[in-house]
Amino acid sequence: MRLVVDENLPYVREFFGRHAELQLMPGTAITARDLEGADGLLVRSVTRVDAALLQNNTSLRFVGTATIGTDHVDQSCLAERGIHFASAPGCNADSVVDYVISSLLWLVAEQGLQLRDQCIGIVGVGQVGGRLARRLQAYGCQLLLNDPPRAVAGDTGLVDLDALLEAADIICLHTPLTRAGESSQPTFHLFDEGVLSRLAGKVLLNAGRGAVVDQQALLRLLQQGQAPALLLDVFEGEPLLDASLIDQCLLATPHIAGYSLEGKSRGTEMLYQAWCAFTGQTVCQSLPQLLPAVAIDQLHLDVACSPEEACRRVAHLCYQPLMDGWRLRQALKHSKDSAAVYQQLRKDYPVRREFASLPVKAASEQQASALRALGFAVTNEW
Ligand SMILES: NC(=O)c1ccc[n+]([C@@H]2O[C@H](COP(=O)([O-])OP(=O)(O)OC[C@H]3O[C@@H](n4cnc5c(N)ncnc54)[C@H](O)[C@@H]3O)[C@@H](O)[C@H]2O)c1
Ligand SMILES: O=C(O)[C@H](O)[C@H](O)COP(=O)(O)O
Repeated sequence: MRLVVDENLPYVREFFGRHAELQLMPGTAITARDLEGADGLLVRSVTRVDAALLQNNTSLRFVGTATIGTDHVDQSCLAERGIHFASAPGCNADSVVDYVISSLLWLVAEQGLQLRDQCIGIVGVGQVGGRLARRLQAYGCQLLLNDPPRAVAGDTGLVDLDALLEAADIICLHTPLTRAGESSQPTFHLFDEGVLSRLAGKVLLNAGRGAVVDQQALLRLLQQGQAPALLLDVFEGEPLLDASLIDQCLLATPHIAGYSLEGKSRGTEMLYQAWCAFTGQTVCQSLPQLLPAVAIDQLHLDVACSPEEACRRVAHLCYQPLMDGWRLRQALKHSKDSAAVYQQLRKDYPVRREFASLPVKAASEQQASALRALGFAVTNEW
């Protein structure tokens, strides 16, 4: 059996090597020709899987994407051709939540505020938004949650978008990208000029998909000084980036919120499990056997800092999003080819581990409970 695989899937040889012949290549370079005679295709979000890619292919039986988002895959086209499809729901959700918490702890400290005192609106309360809500709620933040599809399905504790926009200090976007015809609540340009113009003085963080925000409208509002403060991990039109937008963000990163080692590797593992189930093979590899030990064995905190200070220090030791923002700005200063910059930074992304991988010993019960709430592996007995 032959699988065509995006080379940016960690541990793909370890998982699939003994089950199939692998043809590794850059995800952006995969063509219909490469798929001739292949049994399976494993991609990330940068490969558009549609009628043009599948053309007259008669050999493909399985397509998998090692990502949460599936907007790059034409699933009805796969279904029409009887090709099995698998994605990796939730694989990097904790990585995105770590990214959001680390970014917000930085932001509020810059503003002389406390995260605990903020009212945070979460739009899209699925794997990412739901886990973010659980951590922030345990930490003590006031939350407003918006998710119309879940409201229709009977979930409680949700508010409408108007109420959220009105009251939240910080708005975090975690919806999929859907268009009219695909969903009764499409998210394409959900944050259009009308919505964005209500956000002046607030903070907007988008770690969902770029086109949920109307980027041209956002640029117009920035010009008028009427835009929210921006923390953006995703952009409309990726891989192309608008350097002027990036310059005006408090934090801009090249779609790496989900790029923890655990998050990316879980995506490969989930596809491996789906492939084994599809082909009737036995699962004989698992991620804990492959992941390296964390570089820090145990972190001991000093007694003399507040719970929020402790959380900020530990979060930024584990992962500092400002470094990703700095790398993007530096690279764009030296190159006009924003797509190449975007692709290179993501390809060479440094190893980053999730909060939960870091054992921390707190100096007080208050520190311990704050750290635990935000997702760290606290080793104290309290
Ligand atoms: N930046 C990154 O690195 C990164 C990483 C992972 C996922 N993502 C993106 O984040 C999205 C969400 O991930 P997830 O794992 O939480 O997905 P999910 O499917 O578990 O949850 C998405 C939630 O959004 C809700 N939703 C749909 N339409 C909505 C609307 N119009 N308004 C409000 N809510 C709406 C859904 O009902 C669902 O509860 C993914 O689809 C992906 O595009 C980005
Ligand atoms: O949807 C996802 O899982 C994320 O957006 C993921 O991090 C995208 O990474 P990519 O496939 O673009 O490497």
